[in-house]
Amino acid sequence: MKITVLGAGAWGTAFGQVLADAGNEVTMWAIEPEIVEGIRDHHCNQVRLPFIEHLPDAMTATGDRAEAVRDARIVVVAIAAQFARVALKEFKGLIGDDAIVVSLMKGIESGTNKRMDEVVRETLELPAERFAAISGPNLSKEIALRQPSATVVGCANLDNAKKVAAACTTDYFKPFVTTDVIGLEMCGSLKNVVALAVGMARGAGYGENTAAMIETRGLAELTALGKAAGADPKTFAGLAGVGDLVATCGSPLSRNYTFGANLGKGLSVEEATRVSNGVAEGVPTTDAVVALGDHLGVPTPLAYAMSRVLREGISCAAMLEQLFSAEITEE
Ligand SMILES: NC(=O)C1=CN([C@@H]2O[C@H](COP(=O)(O)OP(=O)(O)OC[C@H]3O[C@@H](n4cnc5c(N)ncnc54)[C@H](OP(=O)(O)O)[C@@H]3O)[C@@H](O)[C@H]2O)C=CC1
Ligand SMILES: O=C(CO)COP(=O)(O)O
Repeated sequence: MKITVLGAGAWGTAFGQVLADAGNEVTMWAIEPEIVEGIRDHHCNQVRLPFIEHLPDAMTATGDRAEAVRDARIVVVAIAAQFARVALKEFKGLIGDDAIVVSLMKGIESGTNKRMDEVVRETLELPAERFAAISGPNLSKEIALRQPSATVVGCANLDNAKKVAAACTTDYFKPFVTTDVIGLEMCGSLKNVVALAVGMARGAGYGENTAAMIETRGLAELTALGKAAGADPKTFAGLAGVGDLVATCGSPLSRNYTFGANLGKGLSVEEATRVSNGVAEGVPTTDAVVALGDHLGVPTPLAYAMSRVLREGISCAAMLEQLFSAEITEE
């Protein structure tokens, strides 16, 4: 089956390799000619996954939008979340009427505070049954090295979720399915904010107790917000919830964790952005989470504290103080 991946970043490229390993013909679409030529002519992506010497022969690339999505049965979107809308507008009318569009993105759009399922469906005028989200503990570099991993594919139509899952099943990559698209979107986006805070605490020199405190309170916050947005609470206890939180908050391979760690070591937001090796989605998503919390009437102390770090440069100690109110409450 022909599958197209829009965006040849670290995860887009690693996921393209998963799809090729699963037996599909994979076309990567990227803007940068250097990346297109690298994948198409030399089977490598020196910019985003330089340590993979030879991407599968079943992977090619193009910079031409119409050629990229022509005859694709599945179109995977792996673009930095804040640019998804502007990038996808150019694909409207080009994608086949029966193609399923899959989002790998983990972020909330600034300004509109919309999840990626909303942004993708709105931009492409896509019915719910033709949209799927993939979210789970999926650090791209580990998957690029074909280390065993699992994920969750969510679609309002379970048969379509299964189709997507079948298309990306390999001996090292195991997808589960769900209809809880909102839950997957909320888990994937909000855990990045938690990873920023944990990274910051680690960078500032704090230990396991502090990390566990942020992760657990962060999970409570993202579960409450997710439930208010219409997600199934069970999703937060699964791979896309606890699973991704553990992976992202515990690994220097995570850009969000690393961004936070650099803040904790004393770098400014500008400096941490400059040295980030790829997009740290939690940064623009933090304020969107605060706004969503306000809109849904759900307190978001962690996102609020991280927002003050990013906007005002408050210290790690001050950020942690903000997590709890002065009164004694039940957990
Ligand atoms: N890396 C990971 O481990 C995982 C990432 N994700 C999520 O997947 C998404 C993509 O991540 P990842 O591939 O790692 O990110 P990268 O930072 O490696 O790449 C970002 C991608 O977005 C593209 N992009 C940025 N701006 C535009 C634009 N205006 N138009 C078109 N394309 C654009 C970039 O293209 P260009 O190179 O041309 O700038 C690049 O392909 C993110 O939402 C992330 O949270 C989810 C799971 C795991
Ligand atoms: O989502 C991820 C792992 O599941 C990757 O996290 P980062 O975007 O922080 O690298």
